[in-house]
Amino acid sequence: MDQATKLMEYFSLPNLDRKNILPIVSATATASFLYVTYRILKTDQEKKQNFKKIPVPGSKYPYVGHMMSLGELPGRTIAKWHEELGPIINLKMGVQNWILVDDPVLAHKIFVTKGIDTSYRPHNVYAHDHYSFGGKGISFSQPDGVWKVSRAAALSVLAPKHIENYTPSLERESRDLVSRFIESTEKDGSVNPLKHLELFSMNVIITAVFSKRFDSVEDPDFRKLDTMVAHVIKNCGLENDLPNFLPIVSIYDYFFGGQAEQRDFIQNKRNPFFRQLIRDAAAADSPNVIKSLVEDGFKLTNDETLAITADLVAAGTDTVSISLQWNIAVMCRRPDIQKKVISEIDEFIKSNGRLPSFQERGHLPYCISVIKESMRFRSTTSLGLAHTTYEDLIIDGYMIPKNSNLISSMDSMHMRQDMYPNPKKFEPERFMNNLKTMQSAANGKLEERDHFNFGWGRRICPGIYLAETELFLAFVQMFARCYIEPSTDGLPDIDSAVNLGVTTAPVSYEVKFVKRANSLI
Ligand code: HEM
Repeated sequence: MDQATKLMEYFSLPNLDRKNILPIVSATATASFLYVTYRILKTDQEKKQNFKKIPVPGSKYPYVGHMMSLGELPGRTIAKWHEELGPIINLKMGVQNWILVDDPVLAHKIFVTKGIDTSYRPHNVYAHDHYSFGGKGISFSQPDGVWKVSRAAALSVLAPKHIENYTPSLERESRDLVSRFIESTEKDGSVNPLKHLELFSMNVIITAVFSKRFDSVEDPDFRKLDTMVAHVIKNCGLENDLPNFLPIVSIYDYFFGGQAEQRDFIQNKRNPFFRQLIRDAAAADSPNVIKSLVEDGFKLTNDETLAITADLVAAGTDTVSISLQWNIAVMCRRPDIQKKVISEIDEFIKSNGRLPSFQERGHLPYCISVIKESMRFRSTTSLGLAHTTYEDLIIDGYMIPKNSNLISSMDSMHMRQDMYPNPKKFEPERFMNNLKTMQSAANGKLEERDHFNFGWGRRICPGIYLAETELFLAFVQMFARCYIEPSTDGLPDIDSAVNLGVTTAPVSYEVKFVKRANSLI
């Protein structure tokens, strides 16, 4: 949604006489104006020193800065600004200062080399005040004691040895996903993969976390949880945090606007639902994260446990399903690539009489390259998750002021000609020399990174191994059993996109999953 429209939504005060609020608003506006003026003067002083200038794109307005210039797809607008202005740019978002980087070498220096100083999360009103009980859990806590324990807990339960316990469930979910695709195509002529993919990735994560799964996209509890995930993804989107950009918004927003709705949603819908899931999981017979947390000796309060599990569900559902949505859309347009993928999968089945496990992925280099290329070609998140720093930093001759939001411009980074020759072409072959798991590439040397979708440094995604196992198993299952063909509406549109907040999805589309007559399984 356009920033101007969002702003107007925040300003709607249905039951309040606007005359009463005017003096408060005016006082806040004056204070905010003085604060912004102070920030501008301070930045000017900094410029006088001999640091390299960080370019500021031209299209900014008083007080709101670039907020109105980001457009529907901020990642793409920012990519254009990088093209014009270089690898590092500076945006003013109301009172916030954003530093965006699209050069992996510079990003590595900021997020990894200076990781101790740059692993903080900027304050997001929804994420901090409502969603995470004031900064508990993993994704939005600060890198102190709480985060260390929560992250250690997540790394422990998402470690390969734990994920391998969930392999039967992962295989079952992939099989079910493709069966639903085929059945829906046979019944209705074509299918929109979106909800089926969300059910797939949600079932994987909630089986692991709570020993629970949903049978169908019609299940009311699936719909509830799906809405909860969409709520987080939307409200944690960087550019949706209006009260933090414009302090003027926050006063009455707290009582009447977006925050009142957010608080109510978290307290009265999300929390009771998750508390019940946690109670059921503790009593379940099968292994799950809730039980592992206790068995592995993590001493967490109820709120901490809830915050961690909410993070795992939110971070692990939409990201995986959107990566697969892009993958399917692209593959539908490339029957030539489908043929090569199918031939590689069939070769494996002929020799082994079954589909490969994730551990046997080395036998399918082309499939791995297609999955990686799909994530490069269309980034799952356009701007990752922002970091911040509490210190002024000098990196590569640039002076990065403290409290800036530090953001890696994923869309732009993945389209760099110097890293990915012919970046606008979908060319899986570019990854044939880098078949490492995404997890080891992401955690290894900069030169060996394949793509940057999982973020950086101490905050790098702890779910990479699970994510790539899911992507691999769903991918081989699809092409072992189907061809993907366009629906009567034509080919999926892969040039447009929809900004969902944190993630960027393709525009809704339908395709056909046509059962392969010569399938070997
Ligand atoms: C294709 C799938 C996925 C993508 C593209 C993705 C991407 C990301 C990104 C960009 C970050 C922020 C990193 C940073 O701050 O630099 C992140 C953090 C995180 N991810 Fe993932 N993720 C995926 C799947 C998963 C899965 C399956 C899980 C677990 C179930 C997960 C759990 C988390 C958590 C808990 C964090 C917060 C880490 C922290 O703040 O310390 N993610 N992810």
